[in-house]
Amino acid sequence: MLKIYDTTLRDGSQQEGISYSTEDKINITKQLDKLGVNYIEGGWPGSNPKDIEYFKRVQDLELKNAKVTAFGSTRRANLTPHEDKNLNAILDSGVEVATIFGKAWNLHVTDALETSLEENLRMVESSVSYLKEEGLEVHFDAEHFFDGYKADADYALKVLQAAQRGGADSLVLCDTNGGSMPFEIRSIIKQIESQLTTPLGIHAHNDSDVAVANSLIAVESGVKQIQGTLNGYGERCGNANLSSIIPNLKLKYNYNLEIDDKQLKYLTEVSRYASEVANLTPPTHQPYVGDSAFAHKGGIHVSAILKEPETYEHIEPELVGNKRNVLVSELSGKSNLIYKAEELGIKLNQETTDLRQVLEQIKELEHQGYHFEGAEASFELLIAKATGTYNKLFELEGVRIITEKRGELAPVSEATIKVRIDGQRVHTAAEGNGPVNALDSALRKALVRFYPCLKEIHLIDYKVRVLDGNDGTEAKVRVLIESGDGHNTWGTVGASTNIIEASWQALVDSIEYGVRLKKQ
Ligand SMILES: CC(=O)SCCNC(=O)CCNC(=O)[C@H](O)C(C)(C)COP(=O)(O)OP(=O)(O)OC[C@H]1O[C@@H](n2cnc3c(N)ncnc32)[C@H](O)[C@@H]1OP(=O)(O)O
Ligand SMILES: CC(=O)C(=O)O
Repeated sequence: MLKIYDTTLRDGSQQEGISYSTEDKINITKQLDKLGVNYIEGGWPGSNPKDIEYFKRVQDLELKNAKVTAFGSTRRANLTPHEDKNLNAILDSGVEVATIFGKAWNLHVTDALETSLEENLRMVESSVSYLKEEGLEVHFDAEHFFDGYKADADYALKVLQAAQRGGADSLVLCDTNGGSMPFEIRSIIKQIESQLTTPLGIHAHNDSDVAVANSLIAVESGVKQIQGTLNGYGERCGNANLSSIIPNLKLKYNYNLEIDDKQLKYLTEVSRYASEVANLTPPTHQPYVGDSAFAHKGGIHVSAILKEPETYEHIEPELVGNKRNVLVSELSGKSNLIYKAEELGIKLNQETTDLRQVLEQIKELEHQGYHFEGAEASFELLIAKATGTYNKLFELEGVRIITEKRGELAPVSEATIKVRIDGQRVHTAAEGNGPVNALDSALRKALVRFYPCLKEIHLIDYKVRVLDGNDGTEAKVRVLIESGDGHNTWGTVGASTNIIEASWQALVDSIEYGVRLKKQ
């Protein structure tokens, strides 16, 4: 049985930009336990008060699958382990499992620790045995093991043997600088494994973009514990990405993990949770768990997956809790339209709907600057128009917007609008902090009496992108609007050389879609 060791909360938090609160760490611990990893490295109690608090609070959790481990270093040179603050902080943290790292590269011993090679071996052995004597399960992270082995194989091996003599439960080979290649990992593990009796582990960093490959080849070479982080978070270029390693081990190698098929379906949710809590956008192109991992854009691909998903998907997305996504764009064929329409609950009758014409219209609109990938509501309205299920909410008679700037005061905008609804003429005006805001307010004011559900619909996001910057202020712009009603969100698009016109198109689509949704 392979053991999955997660260090998102310790090494993952060494990533630039990540700072989990204690509450975040507790919540991620629950998620990781749900996923079924074997170990959760919660932090370094000798480092900071947040981690000390975490280890206090985590004792109240009733974890079903994972053991929480506390991280730290070997004792300082020339101290006894009993005198070492860091080792005692691990004991005080109340954990049953500790992971301590020690130097396995002679350069680090002489230049970073500034001690002798012999003293480092004593530090490793005595630190491990101190924690073992206190009844802990102890994992030894051999920091820089592979670089150390390349510099002085005999010494790097002696470090592992010192940890083994101390009673370590596993010896974790670390590619700390992330510079090793898979062939080196395989070759070095093969050279050392027969000289050790303690189970081996791997802890790879991603500086050469091969941390996942290095972890897998280490498993092929016999290691039993795999360390990594959700989404590959970690110092510099990150750690080995468990969001890829776990499904690779289970689905490709068919290795025996304690994570069962049901738990594997939590992978996408747990991975995205770690991003949300870190306040980072979940990486869309991530294998297995990314939004784009099973997104199909090319018409040829969509046509084939409709017949047989295996043609363009290496696994069923549901196995890892992800889902297929079909995109509509200028690269679409009619298969994209059929799939997307069905997803939106519209059954397209190919005899009555001219799909070719809809497709050509989409391609022409994309050529003009529209972009339907992030504007599914505009796409649905387009289909509604093609299938005769579109209801126009109002006729525009005219709209005028004035923006006034006086001296150093903030500008004020005012929009007046005339529309016809059910034969009635409505004339309203509204102010806003900008022309689009004024336009939005005036249009809503005119319509809300006829469509009261508009009170619940609001703008969430408004994005403008200049499409051909070389044209300066004459450039064409694309406006993408995201709207919501508290339950659903939807995206709409407009494009024009006039930003107000582009905004108007996206606004009208947003309102028409929102009202349509409420009527369903
Ligand atoms: C490869 C890894 O990811 S290892 C983990 C790296 N993570 C972190 O460093 C995050 C947490 N770190 C911290 O909070 C702080 O660095 C602390 C509390 C651990 C230490 O802080 P300080 O005592 O102020 O020391 P500082 O960080 O400046 O230097 C590290 C010291 O640890 C020593 N050290 C480094 N590795 C080891 C080791 N394996 N065993 C013993 N001592 C070590 C260094 O030689 C240095 O000693 P010095 O102070 O005598 O020069
Ligand atoms: C221990 C650790 O985090 C490393 O060697 O990278």
